[in-house]
Amino acid sequence: MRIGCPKEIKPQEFRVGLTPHAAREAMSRGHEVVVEAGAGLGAGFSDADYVAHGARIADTAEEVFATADLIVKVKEPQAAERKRLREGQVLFTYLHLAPDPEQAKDLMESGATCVAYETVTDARGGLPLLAPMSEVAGRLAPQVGAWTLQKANGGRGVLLGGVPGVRPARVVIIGGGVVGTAAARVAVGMGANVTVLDRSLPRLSYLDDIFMGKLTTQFSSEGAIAELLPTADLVIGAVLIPGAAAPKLVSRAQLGQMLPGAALVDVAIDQGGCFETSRATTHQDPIYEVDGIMHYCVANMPGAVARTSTQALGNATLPFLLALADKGWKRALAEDAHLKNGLNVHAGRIAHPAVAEALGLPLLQPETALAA
Ligand SMILES: NC(=O)C1=CN([C@@H]2O[C@H](COP(=O)(O)OP(=O)(O)OC[C@H]3O[C@@H](n4cnc5c(N)ncnc54)[C@H](O)[C@@H]3O)[C@@H](O)[C@H]2O)C=CC1
Ligand SMILES: CC(=O)C(=O)O
Ligand SMILES: [Mg+2]
Repeated sequence: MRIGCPKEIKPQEFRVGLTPHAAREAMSRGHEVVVEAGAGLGAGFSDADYVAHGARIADTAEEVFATADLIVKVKEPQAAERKRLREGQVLFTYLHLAPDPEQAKDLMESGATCVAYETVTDARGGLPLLAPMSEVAGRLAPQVGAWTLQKANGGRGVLLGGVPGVRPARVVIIGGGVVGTAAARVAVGMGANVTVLDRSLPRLSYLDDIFMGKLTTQFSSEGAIAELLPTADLVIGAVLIPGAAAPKLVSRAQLGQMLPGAALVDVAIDQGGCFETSRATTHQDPIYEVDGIMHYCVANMPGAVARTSTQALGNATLPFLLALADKGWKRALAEDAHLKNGLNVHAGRIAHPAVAEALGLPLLQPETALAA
């Protein structure tokens, strides 16, 4: 099979879908790999690195899309990329379709088979292809939150860890999954006063165990959030209902009850965001203010640390990529129910229940797609 890896074109996205080592593994199993010129540069991989491991370099994205059977990427395809997809082609990347009807329409029209990283599951109920980037985004969240809180950036001029004699900042993390846990680890490490909210009691129990009194856990409810907001310096949104649009947990009216210059970091923005006033921003222009509250809503946070993120993502995607290439998408999905959960679009229809529900579109049962 021919695997194609184009250069990412989302603004300030420096990750790449395939490392030279991953390309080599695919080639050693008899596959051909075509990488767009310069695709790995932002992550520190030169064209020569890919060539040294046996890959072919294509001058343009057109060539990669036109010749590959399987396209491997990082971010959801942008409008120009969507036009290049075609029937019979397999796309393997993040899609985040629930809040993005326009992308969903284009992918359906393309006729391509689209497998989304973020809905592939594992035997422990986790999301193995989202987890590595959630680890990164979670660790970044207190860091960007601390930056947003600086006075020159519009924040309230509070240092997360405080200093002797001055209390630390209060950080509220809504969602204690992979992002929330990683964010808690860094926020606690920076010396902040941290509260994590979740609706899963086992998750709260786990957090309580591993942090051994260094943070407070609280069951997530409208009332709990309303009580915490007026004293929070930094609120990190880290909830997820897999495949679905994020629930809105802080309304615009509630911003008025917050401390002026407090910061909201909405990591869940790629699923539409969990604050009513969130709108996706970019690394070029990451923050904005609404009613005196600073918002940071970058939808591809891991792109900021492209090398770490590319390696972490590549480690997780490789076995699934090899299965898709070795077996073809139908057999790979038929033999792995967890990879089958990644199927989002096939033959012009949405093939994931939560995505179909979020978009109000009819569902193509994945089993039907595989049987055809
Ligand atoms: N902006 C970015 O660059 C990135 C964004 N993300 C996003 O971050 C979000 C979180 O991802 P993960 O931590 O991996 O998911 P996860 O599934 O590990 O954790 C989500 C947690 O949210 C909890 N939850 C659900 N509803 C809740 C509610 N109403 N209140 C409190 N908690 C609630 C769940 O019980 C779960 O523990 C996702 O939307 C993901 O796509 C992930 C990586 C990068
Ligand atoms: C998870 C995701 O959307 C990202 O890493 O950009
Ligand atoms: Mg994202």
